Amino acid sequence: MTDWTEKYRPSTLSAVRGNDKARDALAEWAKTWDDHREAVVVHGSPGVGKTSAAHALAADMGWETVELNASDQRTADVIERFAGRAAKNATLAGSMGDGSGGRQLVILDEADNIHGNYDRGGASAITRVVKDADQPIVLIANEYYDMSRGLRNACREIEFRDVSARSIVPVLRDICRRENVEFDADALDRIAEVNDGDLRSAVNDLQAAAEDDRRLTVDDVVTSDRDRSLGVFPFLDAVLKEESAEEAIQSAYRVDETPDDLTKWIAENVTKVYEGAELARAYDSLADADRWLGRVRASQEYGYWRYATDALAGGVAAARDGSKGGWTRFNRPQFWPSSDSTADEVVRKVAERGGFSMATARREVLPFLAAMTHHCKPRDLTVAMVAYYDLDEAAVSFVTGSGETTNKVESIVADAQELRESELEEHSGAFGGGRGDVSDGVDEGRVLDGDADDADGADDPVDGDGDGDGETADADADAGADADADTDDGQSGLSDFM
Ligand SMILES: Nc1ncnc2c1ncn2[C@@H]1O[C@H](COP(=O)(O)OP(=O)(O)OP(=O)(O)O)[C@@H](O)[C@H]1O
Repeated sequence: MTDWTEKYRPSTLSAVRGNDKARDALAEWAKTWDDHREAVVVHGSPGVGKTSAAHALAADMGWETVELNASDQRTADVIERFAGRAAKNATLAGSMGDGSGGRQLVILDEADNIHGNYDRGGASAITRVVKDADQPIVLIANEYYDMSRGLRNACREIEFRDVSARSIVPVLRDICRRENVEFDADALDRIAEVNDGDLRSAVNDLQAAAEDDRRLTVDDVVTSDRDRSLGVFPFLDAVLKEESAEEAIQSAYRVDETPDDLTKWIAENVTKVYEGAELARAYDSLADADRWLGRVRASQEYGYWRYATDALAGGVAAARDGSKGGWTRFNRPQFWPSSDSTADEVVRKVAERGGFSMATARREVLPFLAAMTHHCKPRDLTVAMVAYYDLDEAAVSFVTGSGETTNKVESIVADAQELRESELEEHSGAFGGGRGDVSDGVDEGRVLDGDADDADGADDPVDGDGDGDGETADADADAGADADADTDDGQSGLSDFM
């Protein structure tokens, strides 16, 4: 099944809808690039066509493109390789005389995730490279103000606004015609309204509703709408203003966020809507949710998420006096301190190794790693994780909550290093799959199975002596491995939660 958002991705700027001014500004930026040689930041909400516009622009200009995604290591060196002098020469040599001027458009996705911490030279080095680039660079960001001030100042700014329902309808109509889908005009209006602002999700909804029967009525849209996932902002409106406790719980299950993150979203925004006694009651429910989340972290019993969801959605909705109206500017909660270089480094490694986007690594993978290796327990699992992601002491401390300089953390990093070396020799992954024996029943690709035998062979500080000297006798190691294998039994894999 072809994804319609890919099939109908605009191939020329004139097909990018709903942001005419921004589109013209981008074309103007490109045409005059030789005169100003500035980079440009294109920013706006997800699904409004930023990435498509950058590629379409390159096609219109006859430029080659190179895209550096968030999971690539985007250090100053790497950017320089594509945007510096060498890049220009290489490209010129390859495409002289083709009318493109030998240009290569460098597209830096998720530019709001470049803090520069994983580059030894820091953010200023990236800013300098962007400033002095010998090739045009488009930086793409959702949150313009999450970019460093230096980087913002070094670039021209173009904002892509949410695509209005009015501009979404013609795009949907065009796709229907090309797909031979008959449609009621009301059905397209409804899809456009529901997805106001986000063209990508409108196209996805159209495909979900129309692909099978090739005749689209309002009823199809209403039905498919029921299964849709809910954005976090409509969810906040639902819980804090409109819905009953029961409805709010159902809505919570439709949001693609963990209960941890939903709790943070509500805690961040509840004071904007509630006051007085209802606010106090809402905080009681949030505290309740937090206690359940603490139990999840301590016990790794994810069934408790249900109670956390009941409290954060049902409890908070029930705390409200009547329903509320009006529009509220909700704030995004702080998930990690953005200046924390350890957090950035861990997120980058998880994204790179796991093949996730930085956002997924931060919001969805890291909380699981943290919960599953809380205070470095189970130890084997922690060693396997550290080996897999190649983490240092600071990173282990950040993920597990254990003190960075403790013997425990140091010995885990040492064991992980040994595990990596032995796995390298065997040419197999350290973190799942590398072991011949899959008797613990977890055999999926990306699993946290702990690799108990190997990890324990290095030393066996079950009692926590933590000397990490790796001198333990084999007999001990085997005994420890058996014991640990029992402890690990039934340990779920990461993929079980995603
Ligand atoms: N303005 C638009 N005009 C036409 N199609 C669009 C537009 N915006 C989005 N689309 C459709 O949505 C898809 C995704 O758009 P795109 O990836 O360019 O969005 P984006 O703003 O870069 O999102 P993100 O920030 O999530 O990367 C496109 O392939 C296209 O099918």
